Amino acid sequence: MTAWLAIERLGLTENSTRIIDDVSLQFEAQRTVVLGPNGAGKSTLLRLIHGLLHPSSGSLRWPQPLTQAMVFQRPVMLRTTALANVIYGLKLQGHAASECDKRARAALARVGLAQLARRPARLLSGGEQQRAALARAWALEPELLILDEPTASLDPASSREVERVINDIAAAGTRILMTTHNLAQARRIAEEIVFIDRGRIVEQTAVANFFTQPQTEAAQRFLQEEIP
Ligand SMILES: Nc1ncnc2c1ncn2[C@@H]1O[C@H](COP(=O)(O)OP(=O)(O)OP(=O)(O)O)[C@@H](O)[C@H]1O
Repeated sequence: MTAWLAIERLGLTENSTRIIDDVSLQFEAQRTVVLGPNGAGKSTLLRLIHGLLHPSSGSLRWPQPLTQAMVFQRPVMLRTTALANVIYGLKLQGHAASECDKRARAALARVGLAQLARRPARLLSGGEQQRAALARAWALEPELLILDEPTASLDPASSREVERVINDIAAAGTRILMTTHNLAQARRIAEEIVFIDRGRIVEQTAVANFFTQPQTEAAQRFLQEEIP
């Protein structure tokens, strides 16, 4: 497999704190989940990859530039309908109005929100808003979807619905890079786990091996603490 992203000696320092510390990584898997304790630097790493933050040192090398979308823990919905929220992103991409409408409706249908397309987005439940955010991202047909704790504020049933949508997006061919504190979810979604602690990459392992035979003491400790 060839890497779709190679990170070399990436660093980010803010107020003289080293948040990302000399990170080198090759991303080859289609579905990667970044795990690690609170404050490890997971969100920061994802933001650097998405280009929302600029590194203090090191580089990100994309052998082929990939179109990307990012979904956050709490979606920011515009004060309009769910449909108009999805159309907005498509319009920015320069599609004709009729094409925007068609693609937005199809995306909402794929996440199970066809019936709620005309509902003001901010009146949707948390789980529905997150699915609307996924529809908004999916409609753009990104080659890489980055998700930062997409189910952290949701109840178990809504979490599973969002997870189903993430799996559908992956099955349609989009690369997935996400963080979660839900280890069962990480196990269901990931092909590969990147384990990060204090801004450093500790382990990058195929999912089955990570949960059964973590290579490092830090990962073993993390799993012991997180799994009841
Ligand atoms: N702009 C900033 N200035 C200073 N420190 C920051 C800044 N942004 C993040 N940090 C710190 O960097 C560390 C990593 O933060 P980050 O949000 O990436 O961690 P995380 O692994 O996503 O954590 P969590 O699981 O709690 O969401 C934290 O200690 C955070 O307080």
